[in-house]
Amino acid sequence: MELKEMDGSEAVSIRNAYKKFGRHVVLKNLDMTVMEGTIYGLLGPSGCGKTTLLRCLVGRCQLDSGDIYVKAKWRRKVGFMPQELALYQDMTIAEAFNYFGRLFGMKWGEIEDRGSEMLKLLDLPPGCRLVGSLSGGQQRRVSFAVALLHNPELLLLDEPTVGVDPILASSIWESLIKMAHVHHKTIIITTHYIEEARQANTIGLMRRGILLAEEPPTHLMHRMNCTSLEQAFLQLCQQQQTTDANADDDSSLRSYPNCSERSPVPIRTQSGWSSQRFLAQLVKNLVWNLRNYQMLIFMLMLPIAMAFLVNETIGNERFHSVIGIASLELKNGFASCNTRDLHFNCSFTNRPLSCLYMDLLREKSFVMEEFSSVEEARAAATRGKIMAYLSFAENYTASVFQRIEDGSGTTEDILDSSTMYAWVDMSNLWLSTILRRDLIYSILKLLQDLFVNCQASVKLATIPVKFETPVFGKKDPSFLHFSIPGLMTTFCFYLPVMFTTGALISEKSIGRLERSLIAGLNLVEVVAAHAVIQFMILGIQTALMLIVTYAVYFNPLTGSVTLLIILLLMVENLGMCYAFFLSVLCDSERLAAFASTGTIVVLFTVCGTVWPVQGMHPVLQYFAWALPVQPAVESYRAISVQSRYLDHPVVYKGYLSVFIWTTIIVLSSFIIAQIKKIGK
Ligand SMILES: Nc1ncnc2c1ncn2[C@@H]1O[C@H](COP(=O)(O)OP(=O)(O)OP(=O)(O)O)[C@@H](O)[C@H]1O
Repeated sequence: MELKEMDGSEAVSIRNAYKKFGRHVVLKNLDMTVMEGTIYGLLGPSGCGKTTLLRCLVGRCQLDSGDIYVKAKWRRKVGFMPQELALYQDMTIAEAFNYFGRLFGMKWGEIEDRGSEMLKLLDLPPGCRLVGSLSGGQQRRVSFAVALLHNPELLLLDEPTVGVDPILASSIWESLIKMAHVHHKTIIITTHYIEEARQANTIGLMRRGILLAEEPPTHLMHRMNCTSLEQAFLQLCQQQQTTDANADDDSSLRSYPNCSERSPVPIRTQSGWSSQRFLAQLVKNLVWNLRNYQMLIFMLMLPIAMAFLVNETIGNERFHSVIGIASLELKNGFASCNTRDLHFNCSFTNRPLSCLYMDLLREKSFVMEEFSSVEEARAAATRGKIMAYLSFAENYTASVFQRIEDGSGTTEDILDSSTMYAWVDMSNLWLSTILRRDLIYSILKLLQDLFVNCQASVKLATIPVKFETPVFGKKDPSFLHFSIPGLMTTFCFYLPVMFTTGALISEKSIGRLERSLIAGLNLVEVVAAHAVIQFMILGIQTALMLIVTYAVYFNPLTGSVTLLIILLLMVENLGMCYAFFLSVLCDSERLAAFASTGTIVVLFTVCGTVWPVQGMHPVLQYFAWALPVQPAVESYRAISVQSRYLDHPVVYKGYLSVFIWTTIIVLSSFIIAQIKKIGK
């Protein structure tokens, strides 16, 4: 329905307004008229739709049907005081004035003059006081001052007197009356306290989304033959109850109009992008970070701590595991290792070979414990005292020499007595794998030493495989070298997710973002201001992690550092965009925290940090290229240890994947923000 041309003295006019949330009808065919230079008291019980109506007026919520006319067409001509405080506790009063003043488009001088006026008018403490250090009443007055700061034509106050002492409430009403009658401002004020609205020029009594009456308070009391507004309201409610006895959501929905055409937003913002608003937001974020310097220090220290911890906890293969030795050739136990009375054909040793073998194991950090029998060692292993136990036959050393001399003619008995038997606790994959590897390599080393000393070819004691210089990487790679690409990339994704989600959701959940948006800020400016600071912090975090990983711990890095830094910054940008996505999607900090933690757990599992991607389920392997972060991990590995460049498919696929995911996430965030009307 087209709204007729308004009478010149009408500041606000609403016709046939309908609004529902889900199946809950909040506004039902509501009409409302507010004359210029008057105070309009919008009264009604909690939940009747007062705030929804004000939000529709400032364009934060759109009517499903009906028309709204607001004479003050621009946001800077409208002052809005929300029900919640919606102020930054870490700002001083003067900084709050500067921030909102700049969003309203005011000049510095104007802000200073109006700010001092507000401090006097509302009897506020000096501007250097932190908002968070003020009393509840003082904070509400600061909130009121912010709404008045830019001298708006239309003032919308959502319950300004709730929780305020009667003296302050009456001084607020005095100021309002002066503003309306002397300065010709139009004021719409919502309140639960029906009697205080006697001072308004017009009152609108609202119940269940309908205006029961709209007239001057004295007229209403006279018409209803009552001495108080409270009584008049009760009578009107009773009348509504009898005519509307069966009104419930279902019946309201049946008569609900077709919502194909929505009325345009009644108030507009000055321009798409404003450097002044962007800078105001940027300075506000900077001040917040500097005031919360403990948080800043934590953000910078966390990646260093993580990098140090990773290097100190992963990859070290000196486990100091205890190995039980049941060597029957050592008649006096380990003390027999000190005897040097053996004589063989070559001069290799005059000590038992089991002793030499134990020396080699000790070099690898293993600790030997002596047992007189295999049974005794087994009992200790079962009790968890030792990780493995080895047994050597009574004639072990002689049998080994015999076996070498006899070659293919060696008897079964000699083969058995020249074999070391090992029982290993296999319940811990890494410990047991490394132990078994070291047991094998140590016996090979023992035999090779023996062959060399006996003038035989060392090749005879070598398994017939020779590993030449590695194509890429080191000859003795550690698990850490494998994990670094996955760990670095997932950290760089997670850190911005954690910090950005927390910052944005907390702004959103206590109404501060909404208040700033109503003051004219738009979502692009919010994102840009946040991104500038985040990138500064992320840049430092990345540099610190790289320094610790490669300059302090000297992990292998053969490729281009520039390519690595660009890749990590792109991943951080992806993390930040994902955080924006979560903060528009989730309404509570808890939900966002669950979602971000859940994401990182999944990414950590599938991006090849704990196990190579080649070992994933074939279906997952097939789609691995489509997973976020995973191709970036492979790209990191290819750059850092294979010295590959952007012309290699593995490298460029990583960059491409991050770019595509960033685009998808940014677009999805803006679509969800549009649907949820977050940035409007
Ligand atoms: N975004 C939303 N999504 C779903 N329901 C909503 C939303 N906003 C408001 N409502 C519902 O609309 C109804 C009216 O809410 P509104 O905040 O407008 O009431 P109110 O009259 O301002 O109440 P109060 O005086 O307690 O602030 C309530 O039932 C509320 O739960």
